[in-house]
Amino acid sequence: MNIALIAHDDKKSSIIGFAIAYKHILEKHTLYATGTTGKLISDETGLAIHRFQSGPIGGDQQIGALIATNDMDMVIFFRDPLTAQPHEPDVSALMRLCDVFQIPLATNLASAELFIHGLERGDFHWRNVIKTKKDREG
Ligand SMILES: O=C(CO)COP(=O)(O)O
Repeated sequence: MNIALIAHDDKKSSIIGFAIAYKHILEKHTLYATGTTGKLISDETGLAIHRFQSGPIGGDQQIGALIATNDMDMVIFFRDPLTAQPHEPDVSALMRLCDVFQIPLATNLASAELFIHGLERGDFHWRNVIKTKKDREG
């Protein structure tokens, strides 16, 4: 599965803790992240992560582009609901695309915990079915 990890600044320590706790699950998947989140997680965990630009300069949009081609299977985005973001339109666009393409989106630790356990259990296998169908139909 292709999984995007993103966190606003106030949530970075939280996503690092999440990645440390679930490294044994995350390492079985292909990980993507916005620039700073990806650097911090890979520094702390050693996980291999494809890093895009930092969020405020286009990283959210780069991840959105993968969602738009149905190539992203899950987005874990620890948002900071209490701080205004200069790139709020990009954040909204990313979440909107998740809804357009039915991509599982967890926006906080509590839902991310459910996602990661579901991932381990195989609850997201339907994504492989959809992608296989897309590959067949071109
Ligand atoms: O701003 C972000 C998401 O909107 C996250 O970007 P960074 O991971 O580069 O801090």
